[in-house]
Amino acid sequence: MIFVRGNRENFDSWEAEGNKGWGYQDVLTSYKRMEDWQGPASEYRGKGGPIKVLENGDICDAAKSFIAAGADELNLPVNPDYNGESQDGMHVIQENTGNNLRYSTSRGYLTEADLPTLEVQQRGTVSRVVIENGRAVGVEVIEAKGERRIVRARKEVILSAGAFGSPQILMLSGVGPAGHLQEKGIKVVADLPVGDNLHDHLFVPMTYSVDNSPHRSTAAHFGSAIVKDRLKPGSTFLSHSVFEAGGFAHTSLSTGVPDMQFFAIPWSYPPFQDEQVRLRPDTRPSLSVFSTLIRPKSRGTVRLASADPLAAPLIDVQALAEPDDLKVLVEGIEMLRAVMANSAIAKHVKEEYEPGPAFSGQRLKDEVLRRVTTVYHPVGSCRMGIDERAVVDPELRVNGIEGLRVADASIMPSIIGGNTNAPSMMIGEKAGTIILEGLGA
Ligand SMILES: Cc1cc2nc3c(=O)[nH]c(=O)nc-3n(C[C@H](O)[C@H](O)[C@H](O)COP(=O)(O)OP(=O)(O)OC[C@H]3O[C@@H](n4cnc5c(N)ncnc54)[C@H](O)[C@@H]3O)c2cc1C
Repeated sequence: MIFVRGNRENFDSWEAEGNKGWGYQDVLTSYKRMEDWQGPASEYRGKGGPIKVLENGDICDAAKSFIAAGADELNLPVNPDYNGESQDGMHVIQENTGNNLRYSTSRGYLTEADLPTLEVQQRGTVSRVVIENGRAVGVEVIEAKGERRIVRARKEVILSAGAFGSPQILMLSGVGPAGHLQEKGIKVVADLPVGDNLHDHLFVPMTYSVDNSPHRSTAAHFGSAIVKDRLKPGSTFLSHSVFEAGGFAHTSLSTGVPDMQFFAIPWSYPPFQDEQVRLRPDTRPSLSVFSTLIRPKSRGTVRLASADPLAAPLIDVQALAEPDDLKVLVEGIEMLRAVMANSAIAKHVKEEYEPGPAFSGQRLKDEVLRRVTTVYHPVGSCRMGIDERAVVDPELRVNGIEGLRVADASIMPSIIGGNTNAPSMMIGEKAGTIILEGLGA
């Protein structure tokens, strides 16, 4: 997976809103503790932590020429470590990978850790938090065959069900917007803005036919890579993220920190991936590049469809509701077109085939509305803070309920500029510190 910590300003703005302990210098401690950085030593990077992180050392020529063209065309530095001192510039992707394996939290913190007192129970669905006299005392679990049971907590309950799951469980437990809960027939335990402030990154894929990408989306290409990787593990693209290069840049709407993230993959990306009908993979050697909105202004909601815990929640991110969000994405596309016309890459480019040069001006804006898609980075639906918009306080405790915390992407007051997996891991790492300090451990 792509490993991005976020811009230092993101965390300083969280702290400025009253979230003491979440400024850049504070979260840097957690980031350093959680990683085992395989690159050159730096005061910004950690060594010996559970999550191995490296720069992809095997990127193809198309990705290299994209980096060179972006730097030249947009007057950006080539940044050797966007998770270090500064985020700005073009770069090779870093990923949480090591020993040819993805270092998920499951691998780093569980499989490879010695945790004799931990018991992981799988396949159940948490239907609610059991709250007695204003205190969380456990959770109700629905087992795979439908039977319900209560798991009781000795000290506290910590929800980490993500930006959709955590607000859903809280609302099913009577913790949420009072009017909405009453509408669904749920007794209100605490009237909180649970499910508000949902937001996500959005991007628009653009695909170019190029002559310096080694890949073809064919069964033969994947098949031979699988065989080669079996014979010599780690020797093919299968050991890395499909994203090879990227950049952090500023559109004319930026307020001092990058508001535009670029990605590049040496494959043809499906242009309408949210459609029910799957397109056939394009087998031309391609480079797909992405204009990505990383500081969206639009805010949506997570709400319950019903009081049935097995029913999916209603998710509405209000994508592009704020007009500036569309402007940023369109400007990003125009920047990428200029990059792909730069002499560092132009000689390799045959044509822009998605969305295609016919889309410009108003036609491009209309087309972006059809093509824009999630980056799968939902956050913010159990907002951390100290005002009436907050669901949890800066120690991640749910307001008004004893013994209950949330620790996942849902607590972000505002989304960080960059992919959200590393920040979500950091939130878990930091939650551990906060809880242990509270126990005097
Ligand atoms: C396809 C895809 C690709 C991505 N690629 C990247 C990437 O390359 N880099 C990056 O930085 N980020 C990436 N992300 C985003 C990243 O995965 C998320 O930001 C991160 O996982 C959020 O962590 P979380 O702990 O908040 O939630 P999650 O990782 O979603 O964890 C929540 C867990 O809770 C479980 N759960 C929910 N409800 C219940 C319930 N009622 N009972 C029991 N369990 C429940 C869920 O099954 C899930 O296992 C990607 C996301 C997707 C979907």
